[in-house]
Amino acid sequence: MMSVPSTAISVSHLDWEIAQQAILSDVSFQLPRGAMLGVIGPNGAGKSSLLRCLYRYIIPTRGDVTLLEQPLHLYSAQGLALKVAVVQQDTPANIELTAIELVAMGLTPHKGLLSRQTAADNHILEDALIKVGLIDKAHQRFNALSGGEKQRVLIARAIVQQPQILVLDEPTNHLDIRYQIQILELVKTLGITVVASIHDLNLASAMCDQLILLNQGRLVAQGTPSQVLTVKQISHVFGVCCEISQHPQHGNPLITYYYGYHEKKGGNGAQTANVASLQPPANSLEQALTKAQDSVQAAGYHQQVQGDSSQRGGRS
Ligand SMILES: Nc1ncnc2c1ncn2[C@@H]1O[C@H](COP(=O)(O)OP(=O)(O)OP(=O)(O)O)[C@@H](O)[C@H]1O
Repeated sequence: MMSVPSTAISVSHLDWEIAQQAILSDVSFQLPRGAMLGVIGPNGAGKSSLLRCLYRYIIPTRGDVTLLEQPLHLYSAQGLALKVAVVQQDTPANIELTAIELVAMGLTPHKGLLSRQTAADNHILEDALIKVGLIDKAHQRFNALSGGEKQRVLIARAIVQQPQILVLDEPTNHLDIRYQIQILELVKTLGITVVASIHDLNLASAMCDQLILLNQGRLVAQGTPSQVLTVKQISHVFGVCCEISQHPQHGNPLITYYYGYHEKKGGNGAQTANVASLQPPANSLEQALTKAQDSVQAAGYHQQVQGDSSQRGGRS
């Protein structure tokens, strides 16, 4: 009997240089199968570059990437497409397909070139469009969809591909808050390994099992949201002033940002937030938290997630 690999992704001492500039430096991490990893960091930190190394869009200068315990360079193009689905940051332009035709492209790695689309295939396509809330736009031209709708179609295509690893480069970019939550919850329910670059740190905190924090191409922290999202790290890497409390529902870090503070140069030249110059009013956070807890309880918070019979708010 074949054993199922327990490590989905292993990245070891990865460097990527281009035009004599180091974009990624000595990045190493491992991700167990089935976990959801959030890649966070400021603009230009190297998040997309790292993700591109995982699906072989970029060949790193040094270091190794192993997926499902096989070195990445040993995969054939089709072999990789059977294991890894990708939703890139920018939606493709000038696509003359309808939404459902684009989603059908996700079936390609599983079918021969000449094989026909079956009734079972159609069911898979429609199911994926229902899951992303777009069944009513199935026959609309992809180009005529809104940015968020395009993003959801591309996520449906990735779902149809039935990958073991899903790589999402800023999947929530164009989505309103409802779909930000819903799409990440949806990919979580797939039970596969997910790597997503996410700018919203509170969303990353709520949704991800593990986080890696990149800064200037280097991995500066990795671990659970509680281990990575600390005031010190956020202040140091993003140069903002914040306070961390516990989210009233899921218990992971909840970041409250402060405004109007002044940045000052630290001793090592790094920008640090001048926390002392902006103290929140005493008890204000405690009051806000109590209020949030009360309203969560009052609302019952059991809105149905579309395309999934489970209830939101399950981590009580
Ligand atoms: N092909 C390339 N040629 C030259 N420089 C590049 C190339 N790709 C990326 N870079 C540079 O590498 C750095 C990291 O870019 P990357 O897109 O990985 O960052 P990011 O963390 O995803 O940023 P953002 O949050 O803004 O999307 C940037 O300074 C970018 O200009």
